Amino acid sequence: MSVLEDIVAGVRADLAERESALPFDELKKRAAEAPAPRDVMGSLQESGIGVIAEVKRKSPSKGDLAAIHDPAVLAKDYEDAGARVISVLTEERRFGGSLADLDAVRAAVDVPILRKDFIVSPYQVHEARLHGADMVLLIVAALEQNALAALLDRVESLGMTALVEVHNAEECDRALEAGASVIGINARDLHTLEVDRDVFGRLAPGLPMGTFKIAESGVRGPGDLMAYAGHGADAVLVGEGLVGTDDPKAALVQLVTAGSHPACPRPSR
Ligand SMILES: O=C(O)c1ccccc1NCC(=O)[C@H](O)[C@H](O)COP(=O)(O)O
Repeated sequence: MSVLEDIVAGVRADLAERESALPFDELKKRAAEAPAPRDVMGSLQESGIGVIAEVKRKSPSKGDLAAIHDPAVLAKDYEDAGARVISVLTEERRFGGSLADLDAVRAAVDVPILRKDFIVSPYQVHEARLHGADMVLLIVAALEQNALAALLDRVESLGMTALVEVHNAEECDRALEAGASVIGINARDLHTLEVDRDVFGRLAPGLPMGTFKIAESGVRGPGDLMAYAGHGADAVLVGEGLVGTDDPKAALVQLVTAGSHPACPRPSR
């Protein structure tokens, strides 16, 4: 079983438990009463290269990364440092996240929030909405084509923004065919878990003009952000490069400063 299959199997098992505790129809009703989603693209397109800052406790590739006792405090630091979106990992078994983290972050900040998880069911999309998410990650490698297209439609029908994640050219084609306009190119190979920052430079030029391109994984400092920007990234998503430092807020200020510096290559949309 690959790492992705293993993660998804755990996600499905946990999902079944939540579905029996709160039936889908009731979940949908509750989610429909949640405050309206925030304007993700407005926030991401403000100026320069936006930074999506991630609340990430641990990962399959690195094990424990940070003891985040209060995700609200970290999220507030991220917001104050200039994060355009805050990514909250809600997968429990391998990443140590939870929907409670999403609630805590939602209550603490005004910037849009991404639910970062392994989404395989419409249930999780409504759940994301109920817990205050404005953006939802859809990983092409984890989904059949019909499911990908249907989930993307569902995310958008709820007023949220879909971040569609790809790792290779075939997945780029599938993302576009499903109707994605915001594509995250993830430098982390889902089989080996190795990070290859050059993947972004290989895939981004093949995406149509007007696609909003997010470089995911591998940003460890301003140099990596500038390099991704040089290859056409509109924004970067950063986890370890923040939570793995002694001072995530200061590390984020450095990235935000680099992303808005006149010497930083500008998005070409
Ligand atoms: O981080 C992992 O080890 C991982 C393993 C398997 C699937 C996904 C994984 N990470 C999720 C992410 O996409 C990253 O958290 C995100 O891109 C930030 O990456 P980084 O800045 O390198 O922590």
